Amino acid sequence: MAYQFPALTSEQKKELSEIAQCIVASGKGILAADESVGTMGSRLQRIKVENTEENRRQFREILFTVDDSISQSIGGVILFHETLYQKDSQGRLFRDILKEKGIVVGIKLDQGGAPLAGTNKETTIQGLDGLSQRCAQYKKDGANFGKWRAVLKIDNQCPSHLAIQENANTLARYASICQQNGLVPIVEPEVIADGDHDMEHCQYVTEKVLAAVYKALNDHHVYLEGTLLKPNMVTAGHASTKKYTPEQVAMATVTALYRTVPAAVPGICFLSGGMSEEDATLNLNAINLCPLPKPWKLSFSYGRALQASALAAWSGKAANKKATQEAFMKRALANCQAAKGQYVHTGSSGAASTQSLFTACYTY
Ligand SMILES: O=P(O)(O)OC[C@@]1(O)O[C@H](CO)[C@@H](O)[C@@H]1O
Repeated sequence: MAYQFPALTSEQKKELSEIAQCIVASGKGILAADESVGTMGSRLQRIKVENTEENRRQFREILFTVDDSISQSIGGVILFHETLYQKDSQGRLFRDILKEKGIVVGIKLDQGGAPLAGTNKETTIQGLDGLSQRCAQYKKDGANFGKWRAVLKIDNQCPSHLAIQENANTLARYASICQQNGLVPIVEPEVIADGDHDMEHCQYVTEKVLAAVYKALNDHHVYLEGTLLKPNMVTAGHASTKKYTPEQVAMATVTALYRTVPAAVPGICFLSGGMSEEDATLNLNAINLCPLPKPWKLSFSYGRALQASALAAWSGKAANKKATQEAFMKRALANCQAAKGQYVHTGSSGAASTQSLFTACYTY
């Protein structure tokens, strides 16, 4: 046994657990603004805006320069490499603007999928080579947490034992490297919503995946108090004909988490996975009201479900800045309330907020 060789000092542990707790302090969640250049391209294409570095910068400037009260709802923002080094029109680095608001800066660390030969088109995620050096540099450049998204799918023979084990081990290795460099790892094993499976099937798979992830994190001596989990909610597949209420989704989701995620994990921040903005908020609210034990903060780390209305309001025009910021603030506040189980749907959501944001085989 390796207990004589502690992975982290008590000072390192303290720093990591303080960062994690700060991100998910009461009602706070994460804005996932870490879309890669390609993913941002498909978002911009929908609003007929060209995918240039300047257009990506302009949209993010509008989000990050929103009123300071945003820090009541957003505890962390995940950035893509390019964005970490971008500035607003006055020449201030985005990361400094976020820090001044009391928001923790995070960085996407995974580098895309690679096929697992001999499986039904399953993948593992690349990016471990040189990861320690990248983490050390990002820490110097102001990042305090990282993100790594692994993708598991429900299909014929999927997820396979190999895909579950390989992705769990890779996530654990990434988490260990992050912690060695002072970054809180967001561990994201996403069971994607592609398919016509029912919610029970998704729950079964989600439990298997999470159990493997926590076994691997333990094997790699990862300090759980200094991590955050970013899972899918347990829902039916996008093509399923069965419909479930937010309360049913909440019960299945919290049951899966309660069976597999240790209480030492400070926060679970769900991804939105193509749900509409409103569904993502209603489900999160129901999760926080679910009458099961919930030893962790249950919050959000939404990409699409925090930005879809804002993107539609912006449409690439500087004149729409105010409307864009209002749309973003509205979703952030709604999710802040949902993270406390206090969201009340008023029926006044705009059209964009109830539109499905699903994309088949979502890759980055
Ligand atoms: O599912 P959502 O909430 O839109 O995005 C979740 C997410 O993990 O997936 C994207 C790709 O890595 C990121 O932009 C984001 O962090």
